[in-house]
Amino acid sequence: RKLAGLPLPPGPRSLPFLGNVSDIDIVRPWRTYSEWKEKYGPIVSCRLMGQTVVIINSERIARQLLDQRSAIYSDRPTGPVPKLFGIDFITAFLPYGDTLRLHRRLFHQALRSDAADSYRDLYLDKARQLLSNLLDSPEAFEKHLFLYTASIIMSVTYGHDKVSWDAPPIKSVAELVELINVGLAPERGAILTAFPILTRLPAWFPGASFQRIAQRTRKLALESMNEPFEYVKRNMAAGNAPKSMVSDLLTEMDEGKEAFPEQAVKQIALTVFVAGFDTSSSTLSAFILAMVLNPEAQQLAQQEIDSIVGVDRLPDFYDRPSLKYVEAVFRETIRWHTVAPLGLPHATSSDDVFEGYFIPKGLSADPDCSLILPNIWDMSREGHDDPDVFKPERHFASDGTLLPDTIAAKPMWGFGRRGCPGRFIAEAATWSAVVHLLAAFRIMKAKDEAGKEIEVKEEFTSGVVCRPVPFQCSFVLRTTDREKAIRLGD
Ligand code: HEM
Repeated sequence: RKLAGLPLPPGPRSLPFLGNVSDIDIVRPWRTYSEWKEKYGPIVSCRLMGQTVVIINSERIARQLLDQRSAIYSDRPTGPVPKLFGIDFITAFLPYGDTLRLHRRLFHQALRSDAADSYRDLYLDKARQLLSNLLDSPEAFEKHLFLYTASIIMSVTYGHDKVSWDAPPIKSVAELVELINVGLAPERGAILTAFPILTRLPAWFPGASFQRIAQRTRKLALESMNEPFEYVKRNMAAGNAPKSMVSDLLTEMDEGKEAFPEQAVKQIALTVFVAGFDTSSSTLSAFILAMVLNPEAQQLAQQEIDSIVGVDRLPDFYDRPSLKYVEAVFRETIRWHTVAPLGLPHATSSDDVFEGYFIPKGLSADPDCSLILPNIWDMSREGHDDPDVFKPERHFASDGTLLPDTIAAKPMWGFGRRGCPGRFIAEAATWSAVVHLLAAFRIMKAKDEAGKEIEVKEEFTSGVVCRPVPFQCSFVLRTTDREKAIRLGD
């Protein structure tokens, strides 16, 4: 299909049917897409198993298309995987339409900037708890970071304050999130989209391991959606439900202020977990890795905290405007490690033309549909010297003032009408953990039994959401004065 003979954006030559599959680094496709930018320019097209893929390798173009033309760039390609996995009700997988608009309205109500600010005491309390857990068992730091994120999400969503790592709902949801992350990479999804017949193979069929994963995710999704929701309803019936996103929305329904199906509340509640859990904890894990690898930056941030906050209390949100170097470390962490390198794919709801190129309408039933991939990994490197180097100083102007760009406006949150609705909570919760960790501990390489430092590599996993490959490190309390403040409230 062509529009008035206009070409698709330039890109590599493709084989019949298989397309460019063999050209792509399937583990880190964003690197291949970046190389194509050098050859073909910032907007590139290729073919994957019969599907047109348009890759945007520039923030300027992503803003022009996905933000400014969001009325047509806000659909999602609906391959067979979310349905097969029993998670097609999750907001991130919904096609553009009435259900999505309802979900996003409810999210806006519960997670917008001022609503996110109303949970500041919670982020501070959980960050203090994180430090206390690290004092007790520093070697289990990954687990503590997961628990930090999970307990904030559970409190905000369900008012479920005392959560445990090894029991439902956290256990089931954590497993669900892990399986979804592996199963949903667009390059893998393309195979099932191209061969929908594969989704009907029985689980025992050789090569059909995704069917076994799907059986598991369908069970986990139902459990994870229903159990915590019923917990809130039971508490509401008993008159002792703490404030939460679910109880607030159900109360509005009961009072007749809002009319929406109860199912929608269940669905967005589970979405918060699926979308927020891995992403936020991955950011924190990357921060720890960055600190182990960059002790000078860590020390500068700690000196700043000591001079502004002092040593006998823990940091608070009112310190944030004064903690400029900490801010630069925080910004650099999310630039250096792109949590979701390709975000989530968008699709157009009608044909479009951009700078003389044809962008076909993206309906997955249509063999010529297009999938739009924003290469956020490349965007976070754009305009930076030595983009692989962790350098907080790059966020200061030459006169020493912090650059005015805010974290909420960065490409890491995606674009337009599909941009991340959890960005305000995610930013506040991760900042709170980062500043507390810096205040309390020197984060260093761990030592082996012979007292030799264990080397740490800068390596990340792959998937829709990426995180550092597990590594060891040590947390040394910087001053015993802070221990009192950390233990207070345990
Ligand atoms: C560091 C943490 C996080 C990062 C980097 C992140 C990033 C993203 C990105 C890149 C997208 C895709 C946007 C697009 O399609 O253009 C997204 C979608 C989404 N995020 Fe986040 N996110 C984070 C945390 C959270 C949290 C904590 C929540 C919930 C409280 C959340 C809820 C969502 C939802 C519901 C969507 C789907 C939106 C839609 O499809 O309309 N995220 N996020």
